[in-house]
Amino acid sequence: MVSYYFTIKYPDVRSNVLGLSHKLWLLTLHFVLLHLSAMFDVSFDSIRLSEWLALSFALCFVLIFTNSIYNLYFHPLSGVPGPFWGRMSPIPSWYYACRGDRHIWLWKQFQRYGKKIRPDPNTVLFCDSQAYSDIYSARSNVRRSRFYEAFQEQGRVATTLMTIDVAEHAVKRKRLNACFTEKSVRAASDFIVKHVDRWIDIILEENKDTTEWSSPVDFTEKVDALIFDIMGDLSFGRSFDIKEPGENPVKRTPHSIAAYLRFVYPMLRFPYLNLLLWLKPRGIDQFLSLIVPPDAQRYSQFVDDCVANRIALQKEQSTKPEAERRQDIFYFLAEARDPDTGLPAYDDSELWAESSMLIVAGSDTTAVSLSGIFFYLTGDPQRYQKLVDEIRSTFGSVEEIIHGPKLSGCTYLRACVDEGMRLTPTGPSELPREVLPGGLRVMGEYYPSGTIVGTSPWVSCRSQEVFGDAESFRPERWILNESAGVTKDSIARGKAAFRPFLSGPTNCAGQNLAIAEMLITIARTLYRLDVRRAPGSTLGGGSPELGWGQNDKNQFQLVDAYISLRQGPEVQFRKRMS
Ligand code: HEM
Repeated sequence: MVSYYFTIKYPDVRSNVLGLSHKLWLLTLHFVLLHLSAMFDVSFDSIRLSEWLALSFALCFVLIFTNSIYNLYFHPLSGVPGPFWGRMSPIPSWYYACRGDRHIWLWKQFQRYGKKIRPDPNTVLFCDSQAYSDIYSARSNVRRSRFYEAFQEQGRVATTLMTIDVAEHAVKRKRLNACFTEKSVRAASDFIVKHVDRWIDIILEENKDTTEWSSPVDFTEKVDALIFDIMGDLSFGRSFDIKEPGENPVKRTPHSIAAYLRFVYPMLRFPYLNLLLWLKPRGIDQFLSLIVPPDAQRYSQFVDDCVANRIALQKEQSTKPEAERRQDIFYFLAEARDPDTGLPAYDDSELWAESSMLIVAGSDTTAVSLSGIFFYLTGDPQRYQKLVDEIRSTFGSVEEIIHGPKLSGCTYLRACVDEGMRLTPTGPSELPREVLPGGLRVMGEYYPSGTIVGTSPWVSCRSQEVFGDAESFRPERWILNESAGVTKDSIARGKAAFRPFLSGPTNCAGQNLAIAEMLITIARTLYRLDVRRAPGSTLGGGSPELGWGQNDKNQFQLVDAYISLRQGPEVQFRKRMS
């Protein structure tokens, strides 16, 4: 009964069969079984262990069977098309989440069933721009699903990203927005420039400053090191120094976070998530902390130390004039004031939580996007050259490449960023939203409270209907050119299907910073270095062994772990030749 109780997540969705609520229905079943045992005069005391086991097995079978029949034929979402096993049970969707290719599985289902699918009994996903705004806009009657609560560490404050209550999230978000103003992005861009320059210096030093091509390197490893160092410096006031030559104890941080995401993702999509969340304060968190990969534990200790030091520094420099203080994101968090009371917006535990969350929210996402952009650029020498020409002709020296109108005015650069991000979503599966009491209309159809809804960026961004040659890397599709068929309408249609930072109240708080970071990194790198794909390398691309949807070597492949994980491309650098 306990497990049954926790599978009853959403009474409205699992509403009724023949007028009885689902709960009542199963209670009735239970009662009937008891009644039958009485009819046949079976005394429970006289049943042996093996018979108990057989009875339990039979009961489980009856429960699973009736539940499956219910999901297929009597569930309020039973009219929504989707894969047979997925409509019947949440296990297939979970299985693909464990494998890391759930986005590919979803894509396949959309090819088969059209614009909406039911990949598991309580979920409906869409591939349609109208559905997107019905679900994610400010007026949508939804909240983040409990998926986000599973991230929450016991005893820690809930961060903005993990807060599911709509009103509570709005309060937190208002405070967080104060840390991502134009002023703070400008201040952060100084840190970004410093790290990017050092990163390029190291690449040149490793290549002995020659104009020969370097040995091939995995761009993902390189760019992870850069972005984590930037985010460590911005969030905790201390660079991880991953990009620096030599060993250091936190060098494996990006791997630790990737390992942690792979470890935790199957739990976020666990079919009996409510049971898992119920168990969290009842010992499961302690148990999980024992089996968390050791790298992830070391990282957590490092974060604790950094935040403690950064809080101390913040207090120490509070008497200094503003211009002399260290103006990183942490500074803006610590200085933020509650708009209503005027008091500090965050206490120490909230500062800890928000700044650690920013590492995950800001590092992997930006690094994945850069890996994708460089994968497609190095796979297309003509477009690569067009971008290099734009950068080298716009700026007279590398020092000119800073956050500002000249950099954001590089239209081809911006188009390459957008196009690379379209083909490389930072989270390929849906960001799940739960319909609240009162229901939600999506594409004109009503969905009851408790339904999980969403759109998958991997699927929407590969829509043939919207993009035509959806799998081609063609930055030109984002630059108005009526004679080439790129109209205001076609751009608007593309933008409506491609929302890398999400839209609505839970959209990315750091998107301006992320764009600044990517533009500076790409422009400074291509100003000072030539980059090419290592001859013959296909690292990061698809291959026939990966199967349906993943066999094209020209498509950058992602592992779905909430945030995308990836490898490649394998590239070579040299000092710029022209
Ligand atoms: C290319 C880079 C990035 C992309 C594509 C991206 C995308 C996203 C997306 C899709 C979400 C919604 C997540 C969800 O609801 O599950 C999100 C949330 C968020 N992102 Fe980003 N992000 C990027 C970089 C950054 C950076 C650099 C920062 C800050 C340093 C940041 C901070 C946040 C925060 C704080 C949230 C939570 C917002 C909220 O809950 O209201 N992101 N991001």
